[in-house]
Amino acid sequence: MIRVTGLTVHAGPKQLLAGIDVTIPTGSTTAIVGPNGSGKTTLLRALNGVLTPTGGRVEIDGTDIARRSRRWMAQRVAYVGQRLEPDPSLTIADEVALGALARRGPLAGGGREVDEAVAEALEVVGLADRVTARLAVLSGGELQRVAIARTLVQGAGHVLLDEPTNHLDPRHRLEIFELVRRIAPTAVVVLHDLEFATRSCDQVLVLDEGRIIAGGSPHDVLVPATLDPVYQVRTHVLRGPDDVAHFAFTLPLEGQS
Ligand SMILES: Nc1ncnc2c1ncn2[C@@H]1O[C@H](COP(=O)(O)OP(=O)(O)OP(=O)(O)O)[C@@H](O)[C@H]1O
Repeated sequence: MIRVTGLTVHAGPKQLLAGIDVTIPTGSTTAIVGPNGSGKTTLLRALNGVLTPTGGRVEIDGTDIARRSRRWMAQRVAYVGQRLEPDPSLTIADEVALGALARRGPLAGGGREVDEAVAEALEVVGLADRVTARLAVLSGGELQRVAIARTLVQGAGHVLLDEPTNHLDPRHRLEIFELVRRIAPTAVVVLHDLEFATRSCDQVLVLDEGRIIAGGSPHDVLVPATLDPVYQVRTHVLRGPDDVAHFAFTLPLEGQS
């Protein structure tokens, strides 16, 4: 479980997050949505302990992360950022094995156990036949799947993903969410794609100007009354053949806000 209390983050005089309170229950998938610049990545990075808050705290399974080492964090939390910039000279297998390094430390060594975990993770993400390919030649979607495989090998109970479907085609987008639900007991996912938030998440948090202005089930939160003022659009919710909500947006007519 992740518990965030009064979390406030500044960059110099600028306030990026303003007193965030939220609980992310074990076993749930939580989407963070909101306009560009609203603080989604900042919140995710604070959950990962790479930002030092100016107020409040983040607890993982009841422990304040401010008191814990990077290794302690890596054993519990895996992070896949928005910009994937892996070393292009590494192979897929090298990169995925870094998940074990994060968890166990450089002195623990590799060995058969790590090789097996890497092979298994690449099987899960559909890259088993590309083990020796260099990262330099991979497409954006393939890199995304490599990053997910690395989190599998890291074996952390909490996975934080920043826009994981960015580079993916429709089939892989659908699959990645199945995968996230399968691999991570607890996941927090920054998304612009509201349909995916509805399809795959238990809880949605709407962030605006560093504050959570709505939180709850996708059905309750992803409605025009919440979304229109936040995104400054008119939201149209359509039901698809699978009964999943699909969203269409139009600019407000003149005189409407
Ligand atoms: N280190 C920093 N110094 C100054 N401003 C920062 C810093 N980091 C983030 N910001 C600003 O904080 C705001 C929130 O940034 P953040 O990346 O969290 O937004 P976001 O909601 O993830 O946006 P997007 O949807 O565009 O990815 C932005 O205005 C950004 O420019």
